[in-house]
Amino acid sequence: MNVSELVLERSDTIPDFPKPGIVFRDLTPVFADADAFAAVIDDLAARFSGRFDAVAGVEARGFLLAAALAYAAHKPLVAVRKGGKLPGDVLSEDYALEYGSATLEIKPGQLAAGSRVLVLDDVLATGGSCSAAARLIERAGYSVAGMGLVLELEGLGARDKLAGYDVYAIVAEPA
Ligand SMILES: O=P(O)(O)OC[C@H]1O[C@H](OP(=O)(O)OP(=O)(O)O)[C@H](O)[C@@H]1O
Ligand SMILES: Nc1ncnc2[nH]cnc12
Repeated sequence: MNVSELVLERSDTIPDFPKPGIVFRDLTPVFADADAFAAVIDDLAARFSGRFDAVAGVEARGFLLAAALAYAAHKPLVAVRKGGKLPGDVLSEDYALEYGSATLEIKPGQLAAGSRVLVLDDVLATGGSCSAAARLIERAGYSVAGMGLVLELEGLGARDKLAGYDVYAIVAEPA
């Protein structure tokens, strides 16, 4: 099986989670399969090879991808955390997602100015999380090298919100 087939084969679909009307795509079984997880990390690393100086993981599921890819590529890792979790000076961005709203935060000054940062997350839905992460990276004085996702839910407006960025999803399917 290729990486897209592995993702489709292993992922789960849960209707009405976390709220009625939301069809939740659960990728934790992909992470729980060593071959599928390795294929995902290798695919993202190859797609963006030579184009990034650091990776940023979006809390919480993006952390899993970012940590593995940072290690594999031997690049620094920046945590894009949910609001209120980071101590000291932080940059903060509010955003909306498919089932609510939230805040993401980043600690500035952790990377060299102008670093090319690859944003990683598991699912792209409305694009609110990736767009807020990109705003934080740019406000911190870095550039966005691209955005790497495992699964894109099409038709929720993410591509419009992220116009101008190099957005790559291993699998895309209708929301
Ligand atoms: O494109 P969007 O509409 O922003 O949706 C995608 C985001 O939603 C999910 O995270 P969630 O905020 O549910 O947090 P979690 O990873 O902590 O469960 C997912 O992991 C992405 O981060
Ligand atoms: N439908 C969905 N499934 C999984 N993660 C999501 N994040 C936002 N919408 C989602």
